[in-house]
Amino acid sequence: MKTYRIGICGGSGYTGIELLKWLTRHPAFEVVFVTSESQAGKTIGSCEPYLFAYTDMVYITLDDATQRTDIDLVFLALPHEASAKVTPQFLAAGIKVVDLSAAYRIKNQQVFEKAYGFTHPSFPLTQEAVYGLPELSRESICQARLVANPGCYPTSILLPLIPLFKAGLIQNSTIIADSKSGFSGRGRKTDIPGLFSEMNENFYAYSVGNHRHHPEIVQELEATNFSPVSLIFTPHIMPIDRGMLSTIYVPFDTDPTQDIYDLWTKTYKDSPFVRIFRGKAPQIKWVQNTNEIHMSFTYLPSQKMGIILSSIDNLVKGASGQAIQNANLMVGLPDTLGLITQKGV
Ligand SMILES: NC(=O)C1=CN([C@@H]2O[C@H](COP(=O)(O)OP(=O)(O)OC[C@H]3O[C@@H](n4cnc5c(N)ncnc54)[C@H](OP(=O)(O)O)[C@@H]3O)[C@@H](O)[C@H]2O)C=CC1
Ligand SMILES: CC(=O)N[C@@H](CCC(=O)OP(=O)(O)O)C(=O)O
Repeated sequence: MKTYRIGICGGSGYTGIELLKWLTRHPAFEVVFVTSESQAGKTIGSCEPYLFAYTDMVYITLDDATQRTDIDLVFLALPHEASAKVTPQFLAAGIKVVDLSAAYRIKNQQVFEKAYGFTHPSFPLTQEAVYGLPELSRESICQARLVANPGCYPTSILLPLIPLFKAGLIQNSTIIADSKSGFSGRGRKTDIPGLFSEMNENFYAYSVGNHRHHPEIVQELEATNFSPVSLIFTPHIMPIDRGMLSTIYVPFDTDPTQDIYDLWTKTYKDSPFVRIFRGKAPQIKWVQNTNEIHMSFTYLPSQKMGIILSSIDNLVKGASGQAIQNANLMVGLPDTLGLITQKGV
């Protein structure tokens, strides 16, 4: 099998470390450099002793990484602004880019800059970036040189909803997505809300009514049926390391259960990471450390309300696992490579 040379920018953060862990099992990807500004010059072994495959590799700076032309593909596990700055340099060197940040997800510049609070230095590239949900956009990802890896909350909400929008099953109703994330979703930063005594045995909502993933989710839903979508999205944070559960309320006048299960089954018949449950509610423990999304549907006839549940691991299907799926497709490999065994798990 041909080997592809890979760079990782932001390899000292949670999603970068998750990439490193999964890539030790990947038969066709060889990591040739990893960046960290705070650890530059140190070995990965001295900072993360459990990453045995990279013990002697020395972290380099992002500036040095942008001078490298000896790689086929780079993963950017960086803050949004840093990704937006370096992406044009990698692309100009003929290197494919999978960006885990939100820098190229939102197609409207004003909407992006309002949500992210900085002036985008390379916004025109957003128009060519492919929004990377491999189960739904396989063909365009295969052709892409820049993939915007979706956010974790959007992944958990879009994969169950898009097939229903595409089929015209949902029209003109307000959808409520109530989502809960593990603490690693905040990144590996030290601040007061991240202290053990602040987060342990705590549970709270944040960015109520104005979370930056709202425009991302609405954009992708509207792209499926070309009409306005009304969404209320409330994220919460739980005192667990990793995992995410979204509870999505959708009004339906009549019971759509059979149609929804038929649509999901048809849409995802060739997608081994999508697992559909009937009569059982997905749990976070079932998906932790996997690249799977679990989903279920329940209809409440008295209230004329449907409840979709979906669970993912925010660091895997919500970030690094999905990024590896995208990278596989971009270089012409099966998206499951390095993420699934012959027995399907
Ligand atoms: N955590 C999650 O669940 C998810 C995160 N994402 C997105 O993925 C990206 C990475 O997230 P995550 O791994 O959680 O973040 P972390 O904060 O854990 O890691 C950030 C990484 O970027 C590096 N970095 C920080 N600032 C700069 C800078 N100015 N220039 C160069 N490198 C820098 C850090 O290295 P150092 O400090 O050593 O320089 C570190 O390696 C973000 O854009 C995030 O929004 C997407 C989906 C889910
Ligand atoms: C719990 C938590 O803080 N989560 C992060 C989202 C993580 C994610 O998906 O990030 P990107 O859009 O940056 O890729 C947040 O709410 O900002």
